[in-house]
Amino acid sequence: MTADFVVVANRLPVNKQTAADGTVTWTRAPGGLVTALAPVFDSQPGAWVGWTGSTDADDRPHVDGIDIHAVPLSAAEVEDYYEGFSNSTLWPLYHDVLVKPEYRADWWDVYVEVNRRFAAAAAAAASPGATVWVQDYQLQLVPAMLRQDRPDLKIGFFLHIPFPPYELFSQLPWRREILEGLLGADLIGFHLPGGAQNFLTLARRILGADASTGPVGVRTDFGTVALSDRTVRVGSFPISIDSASVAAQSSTDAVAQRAAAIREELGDPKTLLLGVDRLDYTKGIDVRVQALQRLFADGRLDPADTVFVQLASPSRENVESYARLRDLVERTVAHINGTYGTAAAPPIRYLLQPVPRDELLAYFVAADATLVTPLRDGMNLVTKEYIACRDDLGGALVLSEFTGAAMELSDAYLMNPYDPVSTDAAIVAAVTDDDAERRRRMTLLRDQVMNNDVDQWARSFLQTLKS
Ligand SMILES: O=P(O)(O)OC[C@H]1O[C@H](O[C@H]2O[C@H](CO)[C@@H](O)[C@H](O)[C@H]2O)[C@H](O)[C@@H](O)[C@@H]1O
Ligand SMILES: Cc1cn([C@@H]2O[C@H](COP(=O)(O)OP(=O)(O)O)[C@@H](O)[C@H]2O)c(=O)[nH]c1=O
Repeated sequence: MTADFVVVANRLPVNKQTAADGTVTWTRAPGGLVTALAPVFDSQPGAWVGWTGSTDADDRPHVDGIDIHAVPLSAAEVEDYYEGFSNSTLWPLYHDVLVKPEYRADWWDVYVEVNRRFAAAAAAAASPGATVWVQDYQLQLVPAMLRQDRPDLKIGFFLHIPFPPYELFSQLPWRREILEGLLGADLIGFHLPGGAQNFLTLARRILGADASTGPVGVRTDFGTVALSDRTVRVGSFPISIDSASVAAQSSTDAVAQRAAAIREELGDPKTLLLGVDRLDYTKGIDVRVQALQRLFADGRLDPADTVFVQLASPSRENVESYARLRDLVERTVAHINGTYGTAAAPPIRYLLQPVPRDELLAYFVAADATLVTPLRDGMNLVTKEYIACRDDLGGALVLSEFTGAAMELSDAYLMNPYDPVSTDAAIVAAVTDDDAERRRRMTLLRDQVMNNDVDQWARSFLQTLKS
């Protein structure tokens, strides 16, 4: 069976978990890409081409309402394409070189090979004239490969992570190939105008392409790259969440009761701080725990009546830079608890496990402030989920200027994660400002999140692609 609408993403919206007794369960896949794309299928039927997250070729996951096309990956391909080129070359390069990217030709060869397999699977899943929406940095060669095979398709590409400037991107030995791969699309989308602008500059400087030079707007004023036979449009489409549904799910009695129970289990602290992230070095988990250490040390926060809960979902555990971060975070947490806690009441509670949706919403409702302190982040949907959960106008958001979300959420307590003074001041203000100020900010943040949801993101991208 083929479909008129096909999403192609590295991940399917499921994750395989095998218990010690061999029982297999499929849970929701980690990360914001799946959070954002799953609701897109509520308004239109279609197919999703992607990897199951396991190396078992026989896996056939089922998801209600979506025609799933699983792309198998061997263990060696996961190592070279996913952990290697995608997450040890592109991920650090696109996130400001926070760790040194590794450039290895053997990884690149497998990246090309796996992109070819995704392109073939997408071509097989798409009806004549279908719209195919390719997602993210793992699949940047798919648009050109797919166009070669299926020139009848409308092809869109969206990048979920930052797109770097010339000075960083040009390190990549395969920079021409990546840009040419992306230019196979009819429309290339980024979260922020800055990413779109970087792409246009790179197309001009590296490929010598005829790329527009005017400013790109949010969902408007698209840039263009004129090729010999067609024109590619380039735009900014900030992603969001299913705001109304998150708000509704978080305002049930069950969530309210669980939120109250969480506070009680934590010893009813005066201030409950929260962090929710994949355990990734881009997220600045180390930045916030080091800030708490300083604030406990200088007495600006009292460890006796403050609890910080960090929910950390394990991520890319075979990549060394992730293991190093885990080590650093765990050592710092242990040091702070050892120094400022008591046996009965450590000020930091750290969970290294994925947290189910309902439990997560209860934490958002319970928290007095959520700390979102990335060194660089494409968008950060946790931010928007926290805001959507606070229809009581309680809570406060500490937000790094280096997230995509900061562009739209300037009423948060903004901070520069590279500046300890700014970081500490934002946390202190978020917990000590009076209720009126905190409510004023939360009202403005909610206006933004409730009026700009994921449906608007998908609709604006797909309408632009079709127009
Ligand atoms: O698939 P994984 O390797 O487990 O990683 C999870 C996802 O992480 C990244 O998410 C990004 O997309 C979010 C939604 O646009 C955005 O808010 C966030 O800032 C990004 O980091 C990655 O881009 C996805 O491909 C992964 O599935
Ligand atoms: C830790 C954790 C997270 N989630 C959900 O995952 C996504 C995360 O999206 P975001 O854009 O903030 O960042 P990345 O895509 O990971 O880079 C968000 O929807 C969280 O609610 C979760 O369900 N369970 C968890 O433990």
